[in-house]
Amino acid sequence: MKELLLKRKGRFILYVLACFLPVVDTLLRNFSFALIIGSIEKGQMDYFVKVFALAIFFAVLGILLFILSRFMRISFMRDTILDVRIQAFDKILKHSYKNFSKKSKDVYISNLINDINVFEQHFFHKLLNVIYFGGQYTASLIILLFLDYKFALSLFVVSIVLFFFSKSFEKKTVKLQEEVSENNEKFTTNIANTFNGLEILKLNNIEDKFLGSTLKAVDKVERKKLHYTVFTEGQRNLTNFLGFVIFVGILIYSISSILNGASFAKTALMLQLSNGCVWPIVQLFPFLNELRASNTIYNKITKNDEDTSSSIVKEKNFEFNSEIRVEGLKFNYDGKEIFKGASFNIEKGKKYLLKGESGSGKSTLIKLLSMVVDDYEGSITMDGVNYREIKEESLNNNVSFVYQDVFLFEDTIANNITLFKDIPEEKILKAAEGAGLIEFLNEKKLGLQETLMENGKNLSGGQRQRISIARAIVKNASILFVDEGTSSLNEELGRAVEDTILSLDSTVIAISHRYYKGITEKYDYVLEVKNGLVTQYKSQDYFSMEVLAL
Ligand SMILES: Nc1ncnc2c1ncn2[C@@H]1O[C@H](COP(=O)(O)OP(=O)(O)OP(=O)(O)O)[C@@H](O)[C@H]1O
Repeated sequence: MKELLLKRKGRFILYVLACFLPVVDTLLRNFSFALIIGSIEKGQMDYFVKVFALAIFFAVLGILLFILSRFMRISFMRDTILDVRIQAFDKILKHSYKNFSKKSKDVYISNLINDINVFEQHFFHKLLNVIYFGGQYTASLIILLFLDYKFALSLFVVSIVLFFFSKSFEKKTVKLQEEVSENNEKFTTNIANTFNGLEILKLNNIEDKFLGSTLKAVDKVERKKLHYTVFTEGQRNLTNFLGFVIFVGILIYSISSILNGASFAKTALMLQLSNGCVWPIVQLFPFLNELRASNTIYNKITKNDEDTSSSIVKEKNFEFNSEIRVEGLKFNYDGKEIFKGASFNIEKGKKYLLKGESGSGKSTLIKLLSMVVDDYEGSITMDGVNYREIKEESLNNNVSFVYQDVFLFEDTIANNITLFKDIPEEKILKAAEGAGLIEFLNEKKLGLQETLMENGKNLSGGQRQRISIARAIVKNASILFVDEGTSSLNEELGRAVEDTILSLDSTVIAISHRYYKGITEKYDYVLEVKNGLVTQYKSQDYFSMEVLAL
């Protein structure tokens, strides 16, 4: 938080000064009041008129100071909030894919929308109040020190007691604010799930069931917000009550001072200044707790929380000229064993088909080989280099993926193939040709420059898959991972796409439940995943075995 505020040091100082201007206004009003009481005590009309004129001047000055304060604060607040938005967005984009995929994307959306809005609405309001009340307290206490130092010191001691009293609420305030944030995340995920599955909900007439669970999530968020508000307001009311008790004490002290001969004007000024000490300090502490809660939210949405505890430094570049060797691979999801010592090799340029029952670990194996998960035991080496030492960015530059669901951008076909990289049109066309997209492009008036609709709504399943294959070709991907790349296509399209994949120079590691006679046999090897182990077969052997088994 400090770095954020001090990023624009000069403007932050200006902001703090701006928060002090209302303190000057309050002090001027205190003096006006004391002077008016003094003039009444004096009983001279001339003096009273002068004092009254001065009080009006101070009142007008106060309004001007308020307007000036607002102008001085506004641009700093706007730019700082913008920084928070950029930092929060940047944090998400900088996540490695592995860490990004640990949470639902809706949680990130909630952080970007709900948490930033909460921060935006609360942070500067609290900061302004903390500076204003802190300033008023300090200024009043210093003046009181000159007027009656014993009295000022006693007030100081009382404020320290109040500080520790208020501090006891800090943890709970921070925790409640975190709970509001967590429930906002759950609510956003719930809403997103409902919308994602709206088609199926409607077709099966089960919207009401989901409406019920959404309403429950809304109820929970609202309850948490209420809990937070009741707690912070309760805290404020309790400290206000203590403030009232202290003020009664001050009032008794003031009356006894007047009875002992102190002037009305001085007593009025001291009373006003004590007021300026007690009430601000009473207000300040709850605000301070809420400011800390805002700080926690700021850290949550902007600070990098990736686990960097691994002692292995990733400094090697991806270089794949010969083979990937997997030895004694063990992996589990929260104790559920998926691999228990699998060993096999992947040769450069060969095509591998992963086979195995549903849930046997085929997709997990692709995740391990593409570094999406790396908390495995055993060893994976690429041309002798430990996989864990290879920079993720370097690997990502050399591999490509074809999934059942292809994400397409609302942009030109060219940008969807190059993924926004600067690649000559000639090369893009060659990739499109390799992926069997030429016929599709010829139908488009603008060819490669034709814009796709949101997530390629205007494309068929086969066309979408071909675009993802064109991505792999244009990237010159050394390894192509395919997870059910043809399962959503009809037989004819599936055959064509599979054939295209198998004709690439890349090493292919694919999962497919489909068997295309005359095409599937083109895989060099089958890796069968069974009982936590991987067995490698030459594809002809594997398929002849399957035929025999039938
Ligand atoms: N992120 C995860 N957290 C916990 N368990 C998981 C996770 N991903 C997969 N699993 C479990 O690990 C096992 C292997 O899953 P995986 O997706 O690798 O299987 P698969 O062979 O690809 O299955 P299918 O052919 O049905 O797609 C399954 O039992 C699955 O439930």
